[in-house]
Amino acid sequence: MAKKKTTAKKTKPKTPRKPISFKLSRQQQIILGSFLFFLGLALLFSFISYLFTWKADQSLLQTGTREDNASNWLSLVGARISHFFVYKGFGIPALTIAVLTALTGVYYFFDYAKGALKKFWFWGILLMLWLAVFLGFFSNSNDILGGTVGYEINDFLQDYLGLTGAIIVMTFLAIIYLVLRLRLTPERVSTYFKEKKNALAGEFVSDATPEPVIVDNSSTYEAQEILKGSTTGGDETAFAKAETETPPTTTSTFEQNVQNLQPTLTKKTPEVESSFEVTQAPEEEEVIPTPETVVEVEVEKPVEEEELTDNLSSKLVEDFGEFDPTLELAKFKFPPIDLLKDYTNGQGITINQEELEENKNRIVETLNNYKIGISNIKATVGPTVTLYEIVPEAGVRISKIKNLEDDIALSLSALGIRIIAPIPGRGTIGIEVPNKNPRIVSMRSAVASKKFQEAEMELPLTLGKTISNETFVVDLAKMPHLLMAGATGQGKSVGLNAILTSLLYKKHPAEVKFVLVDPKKVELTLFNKIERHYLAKLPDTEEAIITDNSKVINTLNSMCIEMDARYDLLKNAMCRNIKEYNAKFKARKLNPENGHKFLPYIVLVVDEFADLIMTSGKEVETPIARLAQLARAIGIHLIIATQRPSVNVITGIIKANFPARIAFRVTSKIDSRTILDTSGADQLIGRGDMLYTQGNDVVRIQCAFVDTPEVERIVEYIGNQKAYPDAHLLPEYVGEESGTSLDIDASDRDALFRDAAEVLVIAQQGSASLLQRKLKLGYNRAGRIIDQLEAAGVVGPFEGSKARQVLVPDMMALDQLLNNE
Ligand SMILES: Nc1ncnc2c1ncn2[C@@H]1O[C@H](COP(=O)(O)OP(=O)(O)OP(=O)(O)O)[C@@H](O)[C@H]1O
Repeated sequence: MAKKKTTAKKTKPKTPRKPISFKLSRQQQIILGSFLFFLGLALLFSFISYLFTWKADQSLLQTGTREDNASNWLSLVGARISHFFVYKGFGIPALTIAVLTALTGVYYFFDYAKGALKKFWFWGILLMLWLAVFLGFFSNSNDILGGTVGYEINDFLQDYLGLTGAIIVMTFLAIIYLVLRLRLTPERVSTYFKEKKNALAGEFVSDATPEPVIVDNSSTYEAQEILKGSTTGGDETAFAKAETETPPTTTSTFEQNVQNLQPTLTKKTPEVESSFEVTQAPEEEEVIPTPETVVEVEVEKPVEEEELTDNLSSKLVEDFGEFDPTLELAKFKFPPIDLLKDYTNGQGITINQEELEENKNRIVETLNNYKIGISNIKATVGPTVTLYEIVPEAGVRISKIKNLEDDIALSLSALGIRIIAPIPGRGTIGIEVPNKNPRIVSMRSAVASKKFQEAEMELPLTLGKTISNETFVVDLAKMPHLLMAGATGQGKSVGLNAILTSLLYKKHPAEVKFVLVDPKKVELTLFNKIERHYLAKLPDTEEAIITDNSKVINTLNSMCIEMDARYDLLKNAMCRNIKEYNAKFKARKLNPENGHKFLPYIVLVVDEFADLIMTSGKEVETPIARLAQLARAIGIHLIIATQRPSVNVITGIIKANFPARIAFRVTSKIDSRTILDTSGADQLIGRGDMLYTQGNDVVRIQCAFVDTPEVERIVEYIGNQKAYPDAHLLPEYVGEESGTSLDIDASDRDALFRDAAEVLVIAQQGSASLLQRKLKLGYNRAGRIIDQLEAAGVVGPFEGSKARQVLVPDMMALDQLLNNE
């Protein structure tokens, strides 16, 4: 036992101090809960009985003794307390206090989250005050309707504003209450009544979903009506309800019915060979994390059975809780969604029925010209392109349709037609046709989507929306590296910003760090403002964002050192990857004394990779390839963007290690093949239209658009918050060229050479660690300066473990020495 105590004592100073907390134990909560509940109940009884007995007990209030029998149900105490709260206080509305007290008791007893309770108290007290003043209209000074407080405030209002003024003020306050507390708006009231009306009118509305609707040429009018109903007209709330209740892939009863009818319809109209379905992609539900919706979650600790093991880590966790990496910036607030602009003004996709019909007819016609019969066409309208899915008649060769790509493009007189033959897993052939009026997918809608908000991923990225208008969310940690290519002006920079923004909206500064390489110097410089929050840099460098190609080599090699160091840590901790390692560290199973620390993910973003390869070639390629091969397990992920996806830039070794690729529009089929291993990227329409592959399927996505001012607002918001003292420091890397020769040229001296000489002369001690401390240098730089000082004759030669001798006795001698050089 005694031994156990000493271990605990020894370790205490090493772990962070436990913050003082007033958290009650479960037992204390139950006791407090019961106390408050019964107190509330007692108050309720005494207040209620006071309403009937106050006159009878009046005489006992001042002079009553234990012999007197008060009529209040809680006798003399009840009468006195009630007199205070009801007569002197708030009249009948004082009952609110009793109810709120009892409710607080219930919350503590069952350990419910207390967030709602605070609201109950706040609004309850306001309501009580309002009611007291309101009842003051009807009470005299000596009755208990609104109590003394209610009466006096009412009297005060009437004295200054008159009866009419007082009524106006009270009505205004009531409206504020209804709008803020009950969220009542005229629209909601009218929607409520409309809903009621519709419910009475029948069940049609609740069945209507924006799911595929088969449109037969002969029944176009009907289908249009239905489409109108599901897009623009109709009850919005009912629409949204139907949308959330019916997953987009399930077939609605309505569609089934129509499908059953299909053969009959086709037979009826012999001049039309094919039926035509239109799918309006469902608008996704948005989850906007406004401050009100952030519900405090309090998790009740499961009651653990007592264990008799002397386990230090579980004891530490018991005493201090799990390690929280975010503690240093505990008050960090994620940027609110309002910083992003909504380019669509909340509107969904609008279907242009004419355009759909026209395109469908042309496709059918063109294929008919080549004797290709179609049994069915279905259209899915996406933000920028519409996918027409064709089921060809039996016996038609797929390659035949594929070869007609140019002919169909010609007949539709549209750019960017892409034929997917066949669509994997669907048994159909897809023809993607750009919409005449493409819609911008705003980053706001992508970030606010339920899919992204609820994504349980290590590094979630929302890239945009797919053709079926679903938000596309992927985990960078699973990719594990991303290659992006696209001709100039096709949306690469916007894509990079979308990726970085996604991470800023989901990850705390303690969890992820960026290393940004931007040879163009203008694209990523915005992120300078969050240097001390999210960026990582080499020690001794001024700017975290690397714009100089020569520095890139040092940074990449430094990341390789970091990678090796992380692998060592993982090996010592016997973990296979960073996730396991961090979980172990959080559970206090790894001792920080042994060099263990919480490891943030590091995301390296390189814009204009081609430029880098051209200037530095192998020097860059080797560390990049090493990182790409090995870094996935230890949480370093690379995102590389290039304008020129030629084979000498995206070499075989790089391609092999970047299975996830994004292609914006490129100029040639060859470029498309280089990046995606298939053509298609040359057929895109630009402005964020992209293809994404993670090794197998190619998905067409409209990249979310985030403009520079939006990114500026976000970094400004983050940059204005409390930050770490410095950017995350990467290990120092010394290039091969910097050896330790003694004939160092005076012009090559370090910028801090003179300062360093002064420090050593004043201290009369030639030690590198002194320089490190005084001038805040890294070890390597301090070592280099010492070598330079030796060459200049300021300090003596290396003497093993002893500090070097300082050869200059004072500052005057130093000045003389350096000036005479
Ligand atoms: N997702 C998008 N939605 C709508 N418009 C977009 C989108 N992405 C890009 N654009 C438009 O295209 C323009 C160019 O985009 P961006 O600057 O990202 O191109 P880029 O590929 O980075 O070009 P460069 O390689 O020359 O820097 C933007 O200013 C914007 O108007």
